[in-house]
Amino acid sequence: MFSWLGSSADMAIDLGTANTVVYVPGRGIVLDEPSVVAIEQRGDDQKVIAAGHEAKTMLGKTPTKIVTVQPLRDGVIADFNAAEEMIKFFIRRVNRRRLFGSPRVMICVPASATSVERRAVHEAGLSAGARRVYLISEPVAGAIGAGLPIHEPRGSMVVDIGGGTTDIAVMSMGSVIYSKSIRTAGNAMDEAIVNYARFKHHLMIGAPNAEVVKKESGSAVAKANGTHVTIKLKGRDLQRGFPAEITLGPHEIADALTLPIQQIVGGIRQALADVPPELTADIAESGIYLTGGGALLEKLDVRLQQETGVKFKIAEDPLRSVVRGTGMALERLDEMADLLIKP
Ligand SMILES: Nc1ncnc2c1ncn2[C@@H]1O[C@H](COP(=O)(O)OP(=O)(O)OP(=O)(O)O)[C@@H](O)[C@H]1O
Repeated sequence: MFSWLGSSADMAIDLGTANTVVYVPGRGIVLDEPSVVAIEQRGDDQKVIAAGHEAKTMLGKTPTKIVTVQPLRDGVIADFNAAEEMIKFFIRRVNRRRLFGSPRVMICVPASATSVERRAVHEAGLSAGARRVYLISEPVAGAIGAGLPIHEPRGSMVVDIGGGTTDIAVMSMGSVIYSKSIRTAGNAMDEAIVNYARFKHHLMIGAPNAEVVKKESGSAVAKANGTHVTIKLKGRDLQRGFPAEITLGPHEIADALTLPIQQIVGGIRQALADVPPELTADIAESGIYLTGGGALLEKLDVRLQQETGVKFKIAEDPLRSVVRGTGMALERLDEMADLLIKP
């Protein structure tokens, strides 16, 4: 009786630049929404009127007293108040009918988040009502979520390609041996497509349109001959000012993505050069695991393999490996203690 009045659920939060995903041990993924919040100014007060999908549909369309904010940039909190309000909103939604206690929350942060950035996440969690807030680095969570043998005496490497950051980590015997993040990931790919359309075809397209093209027709290597990609532009031809549509050749999206992919390759090469050779040998044998939404770019694994000479494997359900791993770390706190990071 009254089970719906139970105590608040502990939860794992992947607070991403693009999406926030919440996992509750025993229940799985309970929320997956865009990291957007809509705030209304009421006199001197501010009130959150929507978050997630609902707030995203309001982007750019609100009257002046309402602002829509994306509180994270490059994987870290750029607007503290908005982030806190968004976390509060999501925690409340997950715990809607649970009245007692406050939850323990595990939140993942980019591998190279500074102590100021980590503290901002920690404090946002506490002021959103959490009893304890634990932090874990994104690629470590990705490795746990992908089921890698990180407690064994062998090197495991993960590259987590999100919206704002690509996080790279090497782990062995339950500890992080190397970790780094670079601020080039999915958003930079969208911008690269925008720039390519502009400079090569004099077409102005928006980043959201570029993202759709990337997901639906993008490829990290040239498409087979004869495969053409039609980009329907909602922007305009820069020379004539008209709405326009172009057809791209089979190699063009891969060409457009060269710069961000090379930056990711640079980060991977650096990691391979910086870890002890015994671990590099293990990594070469088992392959490098890709997690994060960027891992879904068609043939990215093939291109990374061509560029680095090491084989790549895409984790199962890469968009969710980080939040699953964050949840597993929360469920097995004692075993994972050495992998957590301090605020
Ligand atoms: N099918 C796809 N092909 C290419 N890219 C994709 C695909 N699906 C999603 N993405 C990209 O994945 C990115 C979002 O991934 P994810 O949700 O892992 O990031 P995030 O956690 O929000 O960001 P960050 O970790 O940087 O904070 C976006 O840039 C999105 O465009």
